[in-house]
Amino acid sequence: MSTHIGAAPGEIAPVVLLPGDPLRAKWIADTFLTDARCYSQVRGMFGFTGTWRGNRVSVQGSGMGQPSAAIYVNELFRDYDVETIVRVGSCGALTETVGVRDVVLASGACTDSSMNTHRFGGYDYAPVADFGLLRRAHDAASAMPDVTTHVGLVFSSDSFYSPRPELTQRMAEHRVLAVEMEASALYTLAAAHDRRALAVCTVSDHIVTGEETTSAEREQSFPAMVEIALGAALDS
Ligand SMILES: O=P(O)(O)O[C@H]1O[C@H](CO)[C@@H](O)[C@H]1O
Ligand SMILES: O=c1cc[nH]c(=O)[nH]1
Repeated sequence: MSTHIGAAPGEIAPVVLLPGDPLRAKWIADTFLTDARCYSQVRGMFGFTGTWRGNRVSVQGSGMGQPSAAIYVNELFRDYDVETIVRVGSCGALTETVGVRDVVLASGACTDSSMNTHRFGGYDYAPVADFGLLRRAHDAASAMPDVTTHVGLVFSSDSFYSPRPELTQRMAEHRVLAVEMEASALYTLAAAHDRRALAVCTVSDHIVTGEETTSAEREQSFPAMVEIALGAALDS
C-alpha cells in the first residue's frame, strides 16, 4: 500500500488516466468504464479501476500543480508498476489560433517550476511526451471530425494566477499553445522511471479573449479528450 493512494497490490491497472480533478475521475469512471470499482478515496483523491473495450484501465485524480501530481505519479510508477499514464486535463489557451474546447496534445512541457531545477542542478531539461502515445492520440483525434486538435508545447506553471503575465506571453511568442500545471512533472517522472506518458488537455478558458467554461463543464463535459486518451493508451 502506498502512502497517498493506499490501494492494495494489483488493484491499479497498467494504464492510468490522470485528471487533476478527482470528481472528473469519478465522471470518467462512471461514463467510460465498465464495472468500475473505487480503489482509493484517500484525501478525496478518487481512484477507480474498470474496463474499456475489454482492457483494464484505471483513472486517478492527481490534484492541482506539480508537487501534488508528482506524489501520485511517483506512487503509480514505483508502487503499482503502472506502465502508461495519460493526463486528461484542462488548460488555458495562450494564442488566438487555439479555441475554447479545442484539444491540445502536449508534445512537450515548459515550466517555471523549481522541481526540475533541483533535479538537474540548474541545467535545463526538455520534458517530452512518449512518441507512440502522441502518434496514436493524433490518429484517434484525426478520426473525430467535430474536434479541433493541436499538437505542441504547453506551459506547466506553478501559478494559476500568474504574478508575471508578461512571461507567460513570452512563452506564447515561442509557440507555446496553452498553460496547465502538471505535464512537466509527469513527463519527467515517466522518463526517470522508463515508462510512458502523455498529456491530452481540453481548453477550458482563453487567456487572450477571456472566454471561460464553468467548473461543472470542466468536470463533466470534455469527453473527446478521454476518448483520445483511451484510444492512444489501449488501442495499440
Ligand atoms: O483540470 P485539471 O486536470 O485539474 O488541470 C488544470 O486545472 C487546474 C487549475 O484549474 C490545474 O490542475 C490545471 O493543470
Ligand atoms: O492551469 C490552467 C488550467 C486552465 N486554465 C488556465 O488558465 N490554467
